[in-house]
Amino acid sequence: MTTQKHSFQAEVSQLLHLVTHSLYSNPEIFLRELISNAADAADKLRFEALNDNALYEGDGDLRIRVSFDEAAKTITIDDNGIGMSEQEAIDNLGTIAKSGTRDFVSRLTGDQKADAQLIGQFGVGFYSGFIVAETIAVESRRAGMPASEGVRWVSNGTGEFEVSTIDKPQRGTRITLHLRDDADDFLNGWKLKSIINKYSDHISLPVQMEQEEWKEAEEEGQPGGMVKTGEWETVNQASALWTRSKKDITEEQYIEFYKNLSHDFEAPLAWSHNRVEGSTEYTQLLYLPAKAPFDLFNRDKKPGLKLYVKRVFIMNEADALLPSYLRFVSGVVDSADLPLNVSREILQESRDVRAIREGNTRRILGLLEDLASKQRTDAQSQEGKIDIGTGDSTPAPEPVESDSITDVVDKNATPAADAAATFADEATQYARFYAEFGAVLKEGLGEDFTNRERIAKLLRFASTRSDTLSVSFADYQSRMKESQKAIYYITADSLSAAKGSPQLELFRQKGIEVLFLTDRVDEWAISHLDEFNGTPLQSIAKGAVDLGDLQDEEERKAAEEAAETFKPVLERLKQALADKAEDVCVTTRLVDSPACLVVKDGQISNQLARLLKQAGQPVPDTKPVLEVNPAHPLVQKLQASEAFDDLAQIIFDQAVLADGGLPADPAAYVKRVNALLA
Ligand SMILES: Nc1ncnc2c1ncn2[C@@H]1O[C@H](COP(=O)(O)OP(=O)(O)OP(=O)(O)O)[C@@H](O)[C@H]1O
Repeated sequence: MTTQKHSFQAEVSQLLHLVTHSLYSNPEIFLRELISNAADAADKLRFEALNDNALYEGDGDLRIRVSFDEAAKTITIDDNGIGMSEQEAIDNLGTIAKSGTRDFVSRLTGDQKADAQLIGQFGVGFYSGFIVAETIAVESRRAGMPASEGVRWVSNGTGEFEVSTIDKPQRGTRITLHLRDDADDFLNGWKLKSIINKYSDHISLPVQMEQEEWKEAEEEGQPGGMVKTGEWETVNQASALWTRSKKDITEEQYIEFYKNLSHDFEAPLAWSHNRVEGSTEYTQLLYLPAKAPFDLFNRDKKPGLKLYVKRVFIMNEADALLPSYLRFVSGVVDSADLPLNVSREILQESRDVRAIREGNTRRILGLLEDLASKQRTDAQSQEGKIDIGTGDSTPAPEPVESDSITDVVDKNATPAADAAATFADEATQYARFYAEFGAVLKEGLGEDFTNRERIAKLLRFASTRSDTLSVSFADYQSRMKESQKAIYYITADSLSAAKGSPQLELFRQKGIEVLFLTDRVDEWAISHLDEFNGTPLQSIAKGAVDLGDLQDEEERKAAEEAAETFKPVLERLKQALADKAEDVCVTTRLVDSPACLVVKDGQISNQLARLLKQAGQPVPDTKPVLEVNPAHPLVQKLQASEAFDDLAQIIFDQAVLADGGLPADPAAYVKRVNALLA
């Protein structure tokens, strides 16, 4: 028998180091991860066997067997699923295939605590075996391959693994963990059984252990002990969790199922479990995670939805079942109508899939509305009130078509701690969700025309009234001045940049609230929303500000007069700045600053132009409008100044700086300012 040595991919070594050094806090999860892999392997076999029944090799009773050997100090997990060929074992167990995961691992800091937290975001799968094992041996044979083409893979988790060819008559994978000395306590039937019950109860496959019974000692005076009978018994419920009735499922079981599904170490924030009947029949069990995965902003990231058809696993990451802006959702959809041989291509076109996708979307939006309605607003927490919604507590619309939803359970995963803690938790759940996933949800404004209003109601912003992401459009509307005609907002790179925008001055003076849109996606997203509940949305850095009746007649007149007397200066400014500014005009929005930049209605903001430029995207070649404040001393100085042109350039460049940009020629700007200061 020849044995080949292979090195782990560098990132795997890094991950393994972390697993063996940092993941001690909850060592028993290794069993969940390995059983979950075995169940996936069974799912894959069932799927492939749909087209080739011979793959069952006469043994269609799929099961997972967990055994232990006290003398040899081993635990074995044996499945008769799809198995692995030699090359698959080398690839799957020696490298990290997903490039997103690879990037993630290469970002690990070496700080064990921080890394262990991070690692919870994607789970370590197979490698979690090394939490308890000093050596792992994997023996596998792929379904359909001859017995002589089995593979044995062995590693002690440091740098290298060995691979050899073996005879393996039985299809599937057998993983033997040679336990470290400090993991001896897992060599106990009762303990293993209770871990399986805790973590793997709902796996649709039977998980079996060898029966044990009490035997008195043969010699008198000696203690008796548990002995194995040679019979296998199923120790889990072995029925897919989502097919059970909600009343038979505990909160812990829902949470454990989620952890199995997503490999997340944290409990989900909330979930929704429904059987949908009507023209399209399916069961949906959808979870909202508590933490964003590391690759959330990768637009190619697929939602963690598994598709089953009549309980047969069909595919992971079924992206046709959810719109991209809900890609953070994970869970299971089990359809009663789709054909078993459904492919990704067919999925894109199926009417049933469209109905499921719409049903999933409605359900998630409903769940979010529910969380949002429990969210304490700033005002409420100050007043000590808790139970009022934030204006978005309109009940979720009933599902359209002839679908009726029965057996519904929507659940917020609140720890079963004391009532006060649970209550506080509920009141902050939506804020927690929004901090993690708000930026993704916003993409829905541009993607999902049908649900645009529901999504808009779920958005939260900071504003001139609140530094936290807590102001909904409805909150804003409820505080609008009587004659105010628009919802005002400003886009900026950050909260501090937004707060410092000169364009806010007039609004501050008049006590008009302005929303701060500081996510990269905001400007694009908001461009798909012209109005909210009949009130138009207006950027205060675009077009003319027309505060309508909020500006009194006198102010308007004074501005017009100032513009008139200021005309000659404006003309000179226009000339001096001809290559930089589209136009120069007298402002209606500044109070304390000399000047600011605005763009014309319909043009992209300077901030978005900068973002696009940074991303190497083409940017429309437009120039901003410079608005000047004739009441400002610096601007008044212009008229008589001998250095008119320099001063004009400085005023323009300062407006660029206040807008979050950089002067086109920073050195020239510094020179001019220094000349003035000298
Ligand atoms: N019992 C098994 N039978 C067949 N293949 C397996 C088994 N266990 C692991 N594998 C293969 O090894 C791969 C790596 O497993 P691992 O648990 O590390 O990651 P994963 O399951 O792909 O990802 P994640 O755990 O993040 O979902 C699996 O994708 C699968 O192809």
